[in-house]
Amino acid sequence: MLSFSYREEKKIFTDLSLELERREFTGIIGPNGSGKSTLLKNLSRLYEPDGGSIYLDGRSLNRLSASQLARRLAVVPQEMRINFQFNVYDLVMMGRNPYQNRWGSVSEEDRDEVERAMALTDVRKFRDKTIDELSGGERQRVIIARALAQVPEILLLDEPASNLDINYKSEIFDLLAYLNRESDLTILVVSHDLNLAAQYCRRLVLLDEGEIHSQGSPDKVLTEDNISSVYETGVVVEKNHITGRPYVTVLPREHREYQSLSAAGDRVHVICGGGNAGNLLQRLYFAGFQVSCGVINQGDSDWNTARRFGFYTVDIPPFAYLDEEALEENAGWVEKAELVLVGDLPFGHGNVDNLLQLKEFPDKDIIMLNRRDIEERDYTGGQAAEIWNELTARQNVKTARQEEEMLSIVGNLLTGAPRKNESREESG
Ligand SMILES: Nc1ncnc2c1ncn2[C@@H]1O[C@H](COP(=O)(O)OP(=O)(O)OP(=O)(O)O)[C@@H](O)[C@H]1O
Repeated sequence: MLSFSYREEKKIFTDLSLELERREFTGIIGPNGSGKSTLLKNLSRLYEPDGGSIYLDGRSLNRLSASQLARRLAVVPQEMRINFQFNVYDLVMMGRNPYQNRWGSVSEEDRDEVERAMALTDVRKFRDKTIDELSGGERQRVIIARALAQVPEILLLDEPASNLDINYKSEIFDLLAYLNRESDLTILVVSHDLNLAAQYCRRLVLLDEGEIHSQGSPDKVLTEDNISSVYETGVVVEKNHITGRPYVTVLPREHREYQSLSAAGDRVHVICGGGNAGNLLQRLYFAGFQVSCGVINQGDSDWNTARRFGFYTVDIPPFAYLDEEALEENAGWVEKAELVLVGDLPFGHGNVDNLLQLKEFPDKDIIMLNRRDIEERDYTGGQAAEIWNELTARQNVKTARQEEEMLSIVGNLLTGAPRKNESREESG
């Protein structure tokens, strides 16, 4: 049960308890100021806890000498003060201090381990350069090399990839995964990059204001509820199709500007499918519209997005063709909506009736997205294009080349001229 506070200030942790298994690859995540670095500094004995103890293989950390600890545990800190006169080789060699006698005589083994650490982190080409001649990312790799030269059992890293470009980011994490697997290195890494952590760590610990909010496999920890409540922002979590791990997308706040369009929660019906409408649905969600979607196949990615936002979907089984029952239900939603938005989805014989049905609503305002011309996405042998062109010839049907334009037309229609219902009420 670890407790820690900075001087007289409020406690950062109170009774925090964390157990790490040997050979685990654990990520510590959490918002700024949640205590990730402070925890790492306690674990590496840089700071003394106010209460509680840290044990390594059942032995209190305090009972190890500095060099005993350094042979077992190495740290890659977030920021490091480095004497800029040292060259890369000398700096990595410092990782061998715990193995050297007080005169610092260098053994064959020291040299081998330094070469190995430099090779693993791809810094051999900088060996004679001084550290101030390197970029931030190159310097970071040298610091990791120094930690590896310690040949530790446990490696603690605080944001090791923050300065690295995407290539070296994944290379460093690949290296950590390799060392974890092949050299039985136990790894604890603080990361702000939730997706990187999800991809590489087998276990995550989510900190919130100095407490463990949740811990376990990335699937268990990276849920929309957990992240939204701790980071106080809207996110969508999907499965990364390549890695099978959770993938977090932060929903941009800028979309909330559309809230002004629709204070009353106007009803909008969206004809979509095929995965092109995700961004549009998200924007409508943030704008506060009451959205229905149809007719759409279950399992379609637009269907998934719509359901995630809690929109009503008129749906049919995967790959099924539209049927009378679904069309009838859809007609009810079109009827109720102030506006119908048609995405730029491909039309085939299975879904063209969505378009055909709109002809039954000559008074309905419709906005049709046309990023790709209808002819390019008409798989009905011309029927869809014919209906599309018939619809767009109507005065109350507008087309938009981009979603921005579509939303601006929505704004004009809903906030501009008096609504049909209102004028009807006035005239009645
Ligand atoms: N040296 C210090 N003296 C006093 N308070 C500190 C010190 N270092 C950190 N704190 C405070 O302790 C809390 C936890 O900080 P810590 O750096 O551990 O958070 P973190 O989760 O690593 O944050 P970040 O994601 O921003 O790196 C914060 O409120 C911070 O302001």
